[in-house]
Amino acid sequence: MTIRETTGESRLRALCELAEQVRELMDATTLTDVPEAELTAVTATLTEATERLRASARAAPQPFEFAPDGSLRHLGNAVTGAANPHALPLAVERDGAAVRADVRFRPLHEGPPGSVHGGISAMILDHLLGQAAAAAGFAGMTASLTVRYLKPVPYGAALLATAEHTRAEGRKSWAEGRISTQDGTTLVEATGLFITPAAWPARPPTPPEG
Ligand SMILES: CCCCCCCCCC(=O)SCCNC(=O)CCNC(=O)[C@H](O)C(C)(C)COP(=O)(O)OP(=O)(O)OC[C@H]1O[C@@H](n2cnc3c(N)ncnc32)[C@H](O)[C@@H]1OP(=O)(O)O
Repeated sequence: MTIRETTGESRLRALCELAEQVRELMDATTLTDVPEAELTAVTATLTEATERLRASARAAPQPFEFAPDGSLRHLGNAVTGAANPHALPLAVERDGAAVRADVRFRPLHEGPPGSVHGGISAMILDHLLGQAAAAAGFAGMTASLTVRYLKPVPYGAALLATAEHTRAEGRKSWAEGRISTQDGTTLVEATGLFITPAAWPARPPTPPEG
């Protein structure tokens, strides 16, 4: 039996393909060296494309939703959302209360010449630490994030980002994480405090430690 895909899923896939093309466009824009007349011509083409997309617009990006396989996804997220051109997008894998993601920054992310902007690294770590807290049952908002920049982060190289939940106290929980090279050299590390807002639904009770 063939199960037909919903129109919604098919459209979302098209939206993610558009977002990926926009990422390619951003990369190309960052690195292009074509003559001025070509820059002007491309700008005109993009202005027209932008107007076509604005012909019908939402008030906010794609929300949290359940995918057809039952998993929770947030396609509009600035770090992980495949429908958000700003996102790398990071594919976060969970292992208990730890999370990991392969990361490859692009020239687009340059801060100091030849390496990644510190705010971009902080954003990735903020998200990953938050997901580690959530994976441990303590989903919350970032209350504080302390980042230590140990070595410049290169773009273009295959890197690894990891994080784990470390402890919890009432609505507060802590996580730590790092961005490292494939051979295990830590480039940036961070610790974060995440607080579950009182208004959020109560989490299920956590088993006692020990
Ligand atoms: C499932 C998917 C997972 C996705 C992961 C996403 C990760 C990415 C996360 C983000 O980027 S979140 C966006 C950035 N963060 C924010 O916008 C947070 C803005 N701030 C707030 O919403 C509130 O200030 C916050 C929820 C953090 C705390 O508000 P509350 O009203 O709950 O705090 P309250 O005043 O009741 O204080 C509770 C406790 O936390 C402490 N606290 C509050 N804010 C703090 C702070 N900023 N730093 C340190 N401690 C803080 C406070 O002292 C107190 O400690 P005690 O219980 O020990 O007395």
